[in-house]
Amino acid sequence: KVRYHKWEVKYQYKSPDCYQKLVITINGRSPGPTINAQQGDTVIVEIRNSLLLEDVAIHWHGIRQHGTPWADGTEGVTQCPIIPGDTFTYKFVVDKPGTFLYHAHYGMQRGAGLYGLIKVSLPAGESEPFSYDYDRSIILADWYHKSTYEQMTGLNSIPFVWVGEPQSILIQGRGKFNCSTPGTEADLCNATNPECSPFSLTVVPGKTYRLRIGSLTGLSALSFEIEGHNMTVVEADGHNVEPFVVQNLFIYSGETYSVLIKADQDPSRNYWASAHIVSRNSNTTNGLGIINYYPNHPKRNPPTSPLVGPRWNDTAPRIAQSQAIKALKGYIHTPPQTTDRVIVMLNTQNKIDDHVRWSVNNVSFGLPDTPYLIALKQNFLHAFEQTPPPEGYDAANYDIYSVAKNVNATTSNSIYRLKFNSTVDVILQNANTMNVNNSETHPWHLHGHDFWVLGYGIGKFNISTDPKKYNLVNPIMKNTVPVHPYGWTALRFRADNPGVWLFHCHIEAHFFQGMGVVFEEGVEKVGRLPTSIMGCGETKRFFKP
Ligand SMILES: O=C1O[C@H]([C@@H](O)CO)C(O)=C1O
Repeated sequence: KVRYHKWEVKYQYKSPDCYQKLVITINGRSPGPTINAQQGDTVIVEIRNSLLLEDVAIHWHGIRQHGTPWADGTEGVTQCPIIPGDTFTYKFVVDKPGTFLYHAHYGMQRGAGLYGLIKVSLPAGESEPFSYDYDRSIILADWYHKSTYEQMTGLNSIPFVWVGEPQSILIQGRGKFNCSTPGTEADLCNATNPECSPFSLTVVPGKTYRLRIGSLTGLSALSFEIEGHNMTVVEADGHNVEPFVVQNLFIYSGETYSVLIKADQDPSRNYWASAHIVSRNSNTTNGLGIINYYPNHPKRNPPTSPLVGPRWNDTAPRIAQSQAIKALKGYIHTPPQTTDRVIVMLNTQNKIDDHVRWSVNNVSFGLPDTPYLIALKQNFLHAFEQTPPPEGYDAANYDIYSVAKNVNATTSNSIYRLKFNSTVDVILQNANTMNVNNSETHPWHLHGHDFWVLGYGIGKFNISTDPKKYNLVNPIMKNTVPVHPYGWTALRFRADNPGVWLFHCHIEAHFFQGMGVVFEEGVEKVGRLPTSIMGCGETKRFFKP
């Protein structure tokens, strides 16, 4: 079946957290419409850019784009951006059931509210390996009052202006900023605006709900919980999980989970749902929603005080949850037992000419003017640097627990070229930032593939002993994975999808500051590129009369 959508993307005044700001909407909404499809369907989305002055591109997060690498929606990698007034059509097949996302992939535009969810169901007659009565979904996000343009300008300035902690956490596009915060224009902040009344999920007592949860925060790692209810984790990034029960779910930007919740508590009242920032010392108030037990009023506040959430700097339970996520028996994709190539990626915060940047192996990434996919297919080899990026760092002489002796890095737009169909391991190695005693959490997202998560560890990865501890039996496959503070995360994937694929930190500011790499594989197998992706960089001249 073909699922056709026609979207208009534009700025509108909205008050997602009671404070009026410009929000990028799709057909008037943020989050945008959910794409509902069945495995094997073709999704067609015709997008009109009505942003007046800004380009746009939309990435289909978790969709592998087999055979359609030009539809990945990554500006600078797989396409030229869609300019104001233009219409662009994405067409791709959803080949896997599960919960996926879509969002802007141009500058830091995602943070302006341009995102939504993709729900892919099983073919008719097939059923999930878990049961539930109703299927619901929410997107978690953080929200800033500074425009993405101001944020990007600050990050690019000398002295550096950090984006800071968000003003609110949004549950399904709704948050609550305290309008009496000093400096708040009273006429722009209205605590009773219906746009910022909390998200309410109505449940029928006794029924079981599959709640699909996606995070598209710009910065924050979150702990999500529902007062008085356990959650059974059954899906992660479109893969069935060996079920495990949590009281609070840690979720990083770019991840999706399905949890089962049974409405088995006292039905005479409502309950809080809460999203709390972890991993950063933030004083942003928790995002709050209401679990409404029918037939209570959906907006009636629970009689209890909202949940506080876990301590922000307690990493042990977060690592424990990461390690608990295993593929469900009967749904295990056994990984290749050996690898052809290991790339170690040291994650550091650096300085380049007094700009604060993030890098991999001391190389900070920048996008070229001509998207790689086009440059490679047209043989514009001067369009980006040809010296390959480093395969690792000088581990023997690098102390990951201290600020680097030399914080300077270089910048490059060169890419990793992978042998088609080879097996590639990536070791994400975390380290200290430029601040003493500080290491952050980075959620890494790979386009075009799911990878096996082979293991997590604390400290410096040991190439001779740690691989012996890999889970090669039932590792989960994911498209986004955290690397914890001072820790490492080991991934394996097959370079079997012809195209050019971004792999990057899903924190908006960090990717903007260079925290990413690009992989190419089998680009010679990619068919004729649609001319609609062209028009920028070297391809401008194609369109000259
Ligand atoms: O890139 C970043 O900069 C700040 C801080 O390190 C400097 O103010 C921060 O927390 C980041 O993640």
